[in-house]
Formats: sequence, structure tokens, C-alpha cells
Amino acid sequence: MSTADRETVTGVPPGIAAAREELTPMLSQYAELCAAHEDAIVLFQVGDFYEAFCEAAEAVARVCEVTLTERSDSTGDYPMAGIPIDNAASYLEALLDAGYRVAIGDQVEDAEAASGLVDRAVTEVITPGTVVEDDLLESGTTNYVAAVTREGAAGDDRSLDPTLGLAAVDVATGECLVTSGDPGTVAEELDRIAPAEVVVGPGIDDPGRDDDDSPVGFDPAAGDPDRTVHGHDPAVFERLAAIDRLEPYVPAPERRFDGDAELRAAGAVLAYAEYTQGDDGPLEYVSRVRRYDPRDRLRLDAAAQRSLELFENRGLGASDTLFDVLDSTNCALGRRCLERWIRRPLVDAEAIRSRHDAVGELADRTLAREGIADALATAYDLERLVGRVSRGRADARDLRSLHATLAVVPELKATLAAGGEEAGDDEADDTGNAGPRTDHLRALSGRLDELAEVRELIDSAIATDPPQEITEGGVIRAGFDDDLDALRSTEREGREWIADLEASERERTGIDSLSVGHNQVHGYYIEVTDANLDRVPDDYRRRQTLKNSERYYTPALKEREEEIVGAAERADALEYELFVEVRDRVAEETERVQALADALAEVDTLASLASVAVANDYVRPEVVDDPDAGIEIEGGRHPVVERTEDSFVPNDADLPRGSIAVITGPNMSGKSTYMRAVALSVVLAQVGSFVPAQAARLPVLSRLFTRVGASDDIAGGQSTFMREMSELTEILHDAGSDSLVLLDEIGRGTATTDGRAIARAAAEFVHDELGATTLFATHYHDLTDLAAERERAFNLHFTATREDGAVTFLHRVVPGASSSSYGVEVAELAGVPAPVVERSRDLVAETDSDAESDSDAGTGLEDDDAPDAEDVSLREFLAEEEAENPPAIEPVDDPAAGSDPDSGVESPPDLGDDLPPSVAAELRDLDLARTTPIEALNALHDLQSRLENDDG
Ligand SMILES: Nc1ncnc2c1ncn2[C@@H]1O[C@H](COP(=O)(O)OP(=O)(O)OP(=O)(O)O)[C@@H](O)[C@H]1O
Repeated sequence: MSTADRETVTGVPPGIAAAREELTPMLSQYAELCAAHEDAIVLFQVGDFYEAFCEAAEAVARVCEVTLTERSDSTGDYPMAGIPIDNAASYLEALLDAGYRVAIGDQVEDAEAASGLVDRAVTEVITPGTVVEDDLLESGTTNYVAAVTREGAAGDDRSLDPTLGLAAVDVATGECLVTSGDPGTVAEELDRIAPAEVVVGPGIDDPGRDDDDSPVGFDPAAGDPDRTVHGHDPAVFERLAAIDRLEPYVPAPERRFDGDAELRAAGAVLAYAEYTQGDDGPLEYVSRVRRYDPRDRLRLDAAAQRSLELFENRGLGASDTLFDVLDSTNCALGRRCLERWIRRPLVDAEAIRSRHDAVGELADRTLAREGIADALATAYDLERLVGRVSRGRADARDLRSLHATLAVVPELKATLAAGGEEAGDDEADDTGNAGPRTDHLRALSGRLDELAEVRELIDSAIATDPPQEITEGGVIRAGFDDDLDALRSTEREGREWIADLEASERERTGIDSLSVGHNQVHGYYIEVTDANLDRVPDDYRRRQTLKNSERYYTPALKEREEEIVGAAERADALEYELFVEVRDRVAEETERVQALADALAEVDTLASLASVAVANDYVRPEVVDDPDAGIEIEGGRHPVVERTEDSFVPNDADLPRGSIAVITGPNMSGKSTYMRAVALSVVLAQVGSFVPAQAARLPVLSRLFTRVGASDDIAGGQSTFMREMSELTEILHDAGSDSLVLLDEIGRGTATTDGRAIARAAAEFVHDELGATTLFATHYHDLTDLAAERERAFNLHFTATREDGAVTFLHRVVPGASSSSYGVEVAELAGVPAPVVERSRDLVAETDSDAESDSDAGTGLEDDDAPDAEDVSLREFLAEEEAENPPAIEPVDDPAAGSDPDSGVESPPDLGDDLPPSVAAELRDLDLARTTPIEALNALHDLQSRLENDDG
């Protein structure tokens, strides 16, 4: 949607603006709301529908697929489109998906009570990052809106590397995060927070603002092109405005935040959140404004999150992610907490061990895990519930859900306390309960606030199965309020009196067919058929004449009726008042409920990690708090791949701090999987989880970098190679001895000579200058020389075998470098004709010997520096194997084999020793080091068809 399209639809639609002077009062009111919400489509309540008019109506009709109608009044005809209020969610979703923000213009006074035009106001602006409607929110996810701004007032001298402030708020739960850093750090944090919407301050790129001169090299949508990015009133980004805004949320905001940029980002994001919630002042439930330093967590940038497939799988099985493997949570609270933990693994060894303690205890206690699962399965989304309570949006059912969730707390505490019995602990107290064994669970159990008063209040006040409407009675329990009970009993007695009336009047009048009824228009009546009219008593007053009967009332009936109606109306109104009072009292405990929500979330997450550890046979890693400690993993597995591979082959990793492992091996042999498995174990351990291995001894690292796979960034307009190089640049700038770096086939996206040179130089730099622990997978075989040249470099490789002519990858990592020419074997195994394979081999041998003499000349390497003697070359390995097991696929080297006259395919020419020069040249140029089997096959297939067509 272009900016121009949006302009005619949001703000005052041109069709309405043109008739502004003569509009009816209602459309004038609509125009006013539109004018006050320039960036949104205003949906205007008219009875049971939300309506839009003119150009806005056309957009609503198109996007929501509803009929475009017309409103005609004395001033003209206006296109109109409406969506039913009762069923608005899916239409709102469609509008959000189409990129619109929607301002809800509700009727804010009772239409019946209004004299003249009903008052309307925008009660909420629904935007991608601030939706609070449950129907529109995915459960268990966090939906943030973020604000980004730069240090210094707008127009200040713009340095190239300014400090940016970032603040994000989840409007549904009230969580608010604030941080700052250089553009790179903030981009990384933005990727972790993954907001649906970013509001940018002056001086940051806003795609909708043409005059912007791209002052900072920072694109708020870089990590996710679906993110909505836009500007907002620049005034809210100003320092003083921000301080004013923040004061109700945090005392002394200037002291609380680190610098101007944080202060202004926090002020702006809250201003925007308030604006979307109807601008009613501070959002009371946003009580947890937390400032954090990005350095307090293991830093994983977007590239690392993507390539390690933490939340999204780039391949086919979209659900195969680390998050899916770890997610055995029982409620939305736990799910969101787990997501936060994976996005922000810890860097404090004590805190990590403390989580491991808790996971270990729960892993040992099957009954406790089951108890937690049972209890939390009935828990509702407490954070969102309490958010609605304090926004004054909760209905009686929400309060009941809150009650049901609070009710699981004592159960949960008892489950955790039953630790002694189950774990066979001797320290059990008199009741047999030792309480949780670990400090972590004990502290957590202490944070499980039962909130008994709140629970009792809700239970005594709110009906057990209340209706959704809170204005029509039925929400307050009998016995809660004497006045209400009196009114309800008046109402009940009146109805009983009326229920008895039919019998008593029949008796009094002797009319057996007399009946008592009720309708909306006339209220209660006594109906007598025409045949009995002569027996009607004097006190009957005629109410209505029907075809064969008359309807009457009596003064006594009228009196009762008024009593009933009056009592019912007053009771409904009183119920509403009482309900709001109860809701307000619950809202006063928002902070405690939020703290409880945090504790429940943590219990759920720890139990989930424990269940996953048990189910998948993970082990507790030993966390070594020593800056020189390396990574030691015995029998490590890839947590995601092991779920889909029937027989996953575990591998060891022994990576001293600052070492660089150069990993070689055929395509598909398992290099990437191995590197990621190592990185994922580091992430898992720092999340607090156990790891998929037999044993692991891990350091605490602070950053993890990846350059894995060729990730095309078409949306970002960068070529693969550019992308690769900019990721590499970041690593070379920022990695250090506290980092783990994965480099997968660096330099692959350009000409071999350049690629090889870049890969070599990068590896040397990482080793010599950065001291980062590095796994470097490469097809450039000469990189294995690094092991001989550098103290902390060593080689690892993967091998393959063949059985019955089929190639089998062993997926086992072994020390040393692999053969460089496996590509030809793979081509041969795939059935490429023998002459082509043979010729390829010769060419490879020629290239190898050239390269060897070149490199010897260049580096002065001795023979001793050649690849490790224990290396098992795939070619040699396969040659031996082949002697014993001839391939199932026969090479097509028999001239007669293809000469089937019916096939129309000529047999290949006998090539003898000489290939046509152009084919030979192409074969020579074929860069096997950077050719995948499929590419090799395609190339060979091409060459073959040219030979067959004899036009080589
Ligand atoms: N340890 C293992 N045990 C069992 N299967 C494995 C193992 N490692 C990898 N695999 C399987 O082999 C496939 C290829 O692995 P991977 O992508 O790691 O190979 P690669 O050597 O990096 O290949 P390329 O050089 O083409 O990138 C994986 O998708 C997985 O199915």
C-alpha cells in the first residue's frame, strides 16, 4: 500500500472533507474523529455496526470483503461500509494485515439516554504492535510495540555512530523494556524483542517520511521486513515531554535511565501506547518498566537466531526449531517466558547454575512435573487478564478466569513442597514435606503469592458462570450485597406473585381459559377470550384488543409490574456498580498479580526444560566460570536434527578457548549440523537448560556469531556475497575471546581465488587477533594448512562410506583434514559416465599439483605440513570399498549400451583419450571446490549432452 493510498483512507476521507460545511451532526462528528486520528481508519459505531464512510468505506469494503452501501441524507449520498461489532475481530485482523491502523470510535453514552446526537470518542487505536483483543493475539506470544530514537535533540549535530535508545512495551501485559546502544547493538536488540511495530523518532529512518535523509545507518525493519515502521508526533520524543510522561510510571525517570536516548524512547513508546489505548492518561498496568544492559545477556544477533533456527526453520519443517523442541510448557505464561529465555540466555555463571539446579530437581521429580502440568493446564493468561482488569476492560468472566488461575497457586505450592517425600530427602519436616531441595525452587515457591484476599473477593462477589455482558445483571453472587439481595428478592417475589396470578384469577372469575402473559410492548396482561368477556370483573382495565380475545391489567398487577421492573433495573445498575468496584479492588493488586504471573511463568518454563531433558536424554552441563575455559562436549547431538534422523550420530567437541577448528568433508556429511549442535549446546546451557550430550563442560560466553549458509537477502536488496561480507565484517569487528564464531563456507559467493583468499585471511585474523573460539567449515582444502601454521588451529573432518553402491555418510567427526576431491566421487556414485569421471579426476590431479607447487612456493611448506597422515581420503576409502562391492549403477561406458534404435538416443561416441577442446576447457574450469553435487551433476549433464550431440 503506498503512502498516497493510505492518505486518502486515513484521516478525513476527501469525500467527507469536501462536504465538511454541510455535513449532518453525525458525519461532522465522524469527520472530527478522523481529523484527530490522521494515521488511522476511523470505525464509527452506529448501533450494532462500526461504519466507515467515503474513501475509508471503499478500503474497508475491499479489505474486509463487505458490501459497499450508501448513506443518503439531506446533504448528499456517502459511500458507507460497516462491520458487525459482535464479530469484529476477523475484520480488524484483515485491516491490520493490510497495513492499516484502526481507531475505534465508540458510542460513549447510552444511545437511549442521549438527547440528540450520541456522544462518541475514540476508545482505542488498534495497531499491529498494540492489539490487546484476545481474538487478535496469538496466545503464548509477546506482542511488542517499540520506539527508537537517537541521542540529542532533533537537529543536533549528527555523529556517525550515535547512541540510540530503544523502548518496547507489551500493551496486553504491561511489560516495558528499555535499553540503548550503538546502532548495531540496538538493531540486535530489536531483533530479539521482535516487535510487530516500531515507532521511530526524529533522526531515524522513517519509510513514510520522504524528507528523511537517512541520518543513521540503521533500518528498523532490517531484521523483519513485515515489521510496521512509522513515525509519530515528534513532540513525544522530546526530553521534557518524556520525563513528564514517565513520572507516573517510574519515580525520578532521569536517574533511572542511562542517558537521554533511553529516556526519550521510553517516554515516546508510552505516549504511543497511551494514544492507542484511547489517550486516557497513564496505563496503570504498565508497572514494570525495566531498564537493561544488552551486555547482561548472551548476545545473539538476527543472523545467529536465524541460522541456528531458534524460532524459525528455514527449511521445510517450519516447526522444527529449538523453541519447539524445548516447548513443553503448559500455559501461555510459560510459553512467553521460554521465548524470552531463549532470546536472552544468561551470562552469569551463578544464575545459570541456579537454573540448572532447579531443572535438575524437577527432572528427578516426575510427580512434581506432573503436578505442575496438571495445575497449570487450567491456568489462564494471568498477565493479559490483569492487563484487562487494570484497563477497566475485564468482564465478569475474566474475573472468574483470574480466580480459577489463583486457585491453582496453593496446589502448585503443595506440589513443590512435597519435595522431601519424592526425592527421598531425609530433611522432611513433620508433615513429610521437606520443601523444594534447591534454593532456586525454594525461592520460586516463596514467590508464589496466593493472593487469598483477591481470590476470596472474586469468589464471594462474582457469579460462578456469569454472562459476558456486565450491564444486564447476573454477574454478582447472591449474599454479596444486602441491597442487591433485597432488590432481587422484591423482583423474585413479584414474579412469583404473577406466576400465581393465573390460578388465583381463574378461581376468582371462574374463567378456566384465562391466562397471564407478558410481552415487550405491553408488559404483563390477563387474557380473556371473547366468549368469557361477560365474566370479566370490574377492576380489569382493557390493555389491548385481539381478534378473539381481550387483554387486561389490574391496578394490583400494574403495581407489581412496576415493582418488578424497577427492582430489576435498579438491581442491574447496582450489579454493574458492584462489579466495577470489585474490578477496581482487584486492579489495586495489579503488581502482585503480575509478580505472581512471573513466578508461574518461571515454574512452567523450568518444568518444561526438565521434561524435555528427561524425554530427550539431555545432561546437565558443568558450567565453568573461567575466562580460559574451552568447550568440551562428549557425544553431543543437534537437538532439532536428532528428532528427525532415525539414527543420529553423536559427536565430541573439544575446543580450547581461542582455538579454530577447520572442518572439511563432503557435502551432506554433517559439517553444518555439527557446528550448530555445538552452538546450540552453548545456547541451551546458558538458557538454563540441560544439553543433548553424554557430558558437557562449558564456559560462559557473551556473544555468538554465525556466518552460516548462503542466506539470500533479496528483500534487503543485497547480493548473497554482500550479505556474507557484511556479516563477516561484523564478526571481525566485534568478536573476542568471549565469543563463539561459526563460519560456514566463507567466500563461497565469489570467484574461487578471491573466496579462498578471503576465507584464509578471515581465519587468520580470527585466530591471531580476536582469539574467538571458532568452528570453520570449508570446501577450500588448502585452509587445512592453517593447522600446521597456527598454534591454536586444528583440523576436523567428516567421511563417507559406500555399501551396495550407495553412498553413506558416517556423520562422524574425526581429527585431521579430509581429501579435497570427494566431489568427483560423489558424481561417480551418482552415475556420471566413467569417461567424464576419469577426465575430471585427471583434471583435479593436475589442479592439485599446480596448487601444491604454487602454495609451496608461496608458503614454503615442507612435506611434513601436508594433511595429516591419518587422514582417510574419501577417494582412497571408496577405491578400496569399490574393489569389494562393485557399484549397483553401472557406468555407461559400453558403446553399445545406449544404441537402442527405438529410443532415438544415439550411443555416446567413443571418446578415447581426447575430449573436444571446448568440453575439456569447461571441465578444466569447473571449480569443484565450490560446486555442490547437484551443480556438478548439472554441469556434467550439460557436457555429456554436448558430447552426445557431437557438437563439442
Ligand atoms: N550426526 C548426524 N547424524 C545423523 N544424521 C546427520 C548428522 N549430521 C547431519 N546429518 C544429516 O545429514 C544432512 C546434511 O548435514 P549437513 O547439512 O550438516 O551437511 P554439510 O556437510 O554441512 O553439507 P554442505 O557441505 O552441503 O553444507 C542433515 O540434514 C542431516 O539430515
